[in-house]
Amino acid sequence: MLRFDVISIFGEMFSAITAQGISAKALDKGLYELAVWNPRDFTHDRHRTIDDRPYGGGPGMLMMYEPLRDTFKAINQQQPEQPNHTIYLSPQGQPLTQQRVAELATLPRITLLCGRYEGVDERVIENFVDEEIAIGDFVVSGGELPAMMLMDAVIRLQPGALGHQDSARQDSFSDGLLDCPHYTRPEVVDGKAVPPVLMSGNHAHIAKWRYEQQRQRTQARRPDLLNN
Ligand SMILES: Nc1nonc1C(=O)N1CCN(Cc2ccccn2)CC1
Repeated sequence: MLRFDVISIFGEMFSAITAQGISAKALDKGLYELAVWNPRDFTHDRHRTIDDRPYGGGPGMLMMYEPLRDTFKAINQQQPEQPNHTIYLSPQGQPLTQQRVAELATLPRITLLCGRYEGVDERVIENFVDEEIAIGDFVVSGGELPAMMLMDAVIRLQPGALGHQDSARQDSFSDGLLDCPHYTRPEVVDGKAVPPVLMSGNHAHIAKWRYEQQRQRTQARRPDLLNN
């Protein structure tokens, strides 16, 4: 079973994936397990300090090294026989792709470091992080939502996570093309009709039309994807 260890000072946020939807059902089915670790539990001062000002000056605060080091040590004492892969979510990371998600989905264990403030002491990354990943070229308030997006994408690929219907659809994405248009009842609404081919019952024609739509959309909206 896939195990996630998450380091975050806002662990309650992760109910967003454990309480509802495919990721909640997958948890209930035992397709993955999740442990959230708060670095504040690895501090020794009265104020449970985990951040401090940056050397050299500059705005904001950084997450300090020692509470994170001690959190990693506690995590790695769990199931030491299981190889662990530690990912730091940050704008400085490699952009996440479905191909990378598929590779991550084969790992038995993933640790996710969720930064807050202006990031973490660089020595944490040097000593404990295997891979930095960005979910996009924009900045959010912390690593928790990026971590949940990565986890959701990985969980969906666990065998048994998607019903047959969805998993078939999942395959249509794995060909690296954008999705085709989709329609449902009514057949005509506000003067707009469903493309006749979809009403034809001719499955070969429908499959051909859908693939052609995927290629046209990808060419028009994301030609960069066609070079892969
Ligand atoms: N884009 C993203 N893809 O993954 N994470 C993000 C993202 O925006 N964030 C917000 C800032 N956090 C803290 C931080 C600040 C500066 C340098 C490093 N870390 C990390 C997570």
